Amino acid sequence: MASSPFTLRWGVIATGWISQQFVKDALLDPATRDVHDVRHVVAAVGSRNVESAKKFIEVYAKDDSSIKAYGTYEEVCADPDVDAVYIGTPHTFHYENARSALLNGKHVLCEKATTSNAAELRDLLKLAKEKNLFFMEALWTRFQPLTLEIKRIAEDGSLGLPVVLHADLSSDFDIENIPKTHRILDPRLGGGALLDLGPYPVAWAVIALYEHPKNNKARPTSVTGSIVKTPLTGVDSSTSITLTFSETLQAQAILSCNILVPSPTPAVTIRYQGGNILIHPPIFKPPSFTVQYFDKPGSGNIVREVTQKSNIPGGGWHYQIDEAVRCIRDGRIESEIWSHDKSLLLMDIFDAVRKQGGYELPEGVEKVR
Ligand SMILES: NC(=O)C1=CN([C@@H]2O[C@H](COP(=O)(O)OP(=O)(O)OC[C@H]3O[C@@H](n4cnc5c(N)ncnc54)[C@H](OP(=O)(O)O)[C@@H]3O)[C@@H](O)[C@H]2O)C=CC1
Ligand SMILES: O=C1OC[C@@H](O)[C@H](O)[C@H]1O
Repeated sequence: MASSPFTLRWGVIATGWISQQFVKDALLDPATRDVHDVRHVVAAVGSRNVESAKKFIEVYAKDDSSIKAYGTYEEVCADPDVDAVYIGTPHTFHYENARSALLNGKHVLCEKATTSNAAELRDLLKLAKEKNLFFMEALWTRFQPLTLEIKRIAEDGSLGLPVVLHADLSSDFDIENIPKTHRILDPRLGGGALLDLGPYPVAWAVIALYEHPKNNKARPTSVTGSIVKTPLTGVDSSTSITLTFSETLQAQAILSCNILVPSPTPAVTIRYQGGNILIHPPIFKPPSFTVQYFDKPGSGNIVREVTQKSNIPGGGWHYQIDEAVRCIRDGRIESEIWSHDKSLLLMDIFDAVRKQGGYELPEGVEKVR
């Protein structure tokens, strides 16, 4: 007889959009995705306003009376019935929320961008190691079955080595008509395209280039960035990044994100010696991808095209939640799939691009520098 699933008790910090998606997916029956070894329980929800926490439980957790509603985030972190904390606040609060969770002995799954800067993340990772606690950035795209399939094809040798990757994530946030206090516009909340949308194009560069077996996790040899700032609040409305991998691969990633217009189709193109992989938007949860094979390396003459579509239950965030729980069950402090070095690479890239683009967060926002 199969053993019973390992059950983890989550505490949820914040009741905004992404926390709602997190709870819906965490409470989805794992059997719908053929998962039988782990199970998720929501033990507590914290909001700046206890009424929001109660309403959240009513709407997203069937008003389950066993779930505690708190009017502060600190109470979630201190609750002895919570094993791990999920952080769904705006980027610039992640550091203090994650630190509070770790100091209270809780494992952490933290939304992207993990922190305001790389120094904050290094500080958190040091603390997690000292306390032997699990910490992971919620880079959900990396765990989706379609991504795993793209990675399998990209590394099976049939396309040869990667040469150039283009990736974009953009969306019209109607910035002229939303409040300047909206998290996408407010510099105190780390507003702008880079920290909100940038993690995804950079993640595709990590998946296809940084993780490529020939690259073997060599960091890019150069990172260049350029920023257009909106006069509305000074956050970046449009950003481009070039990453060069010349130590092991001879490859480049050309990445972009903006908060003005939608992404093109395909939104990721990975060009190999022997063909292309085209990934359709949105790149955080691609609905499909197409592989084009050339008759011979470098010819550009497409002789075969294969398209695969995604068909997953729920919202697709549950795959990363399952991974976090498996790691915690197995006593690991990081996931091998989206490991600490990758989150750090992202934050180092964002720091470099913000510096080159002249986008400074307001005084006091970065808690560690
Ligand atoms: N992985 C993914 O697919 C996605 C990830 N994200 C990430 O999640 C985070 C939150 O985004 P999202 O849920 O869309 O944002 P929302 O604005 O919908 O929610 C953020 C929540 O954070 C809390 N909060 C605490 N302090 C503040 C503050 N000063 N201003 C505003 N909210 C505050 C609030 O919860 P309360 O009132 O309960 O305290 C609020 O509801 C971001 O870091 C973003 O990058 C966002 C969307 C998708
Ligand atoms: O993670 C995200 O993915 C979808 C976007 O619309 C959102 O702003 C971002 O935070």
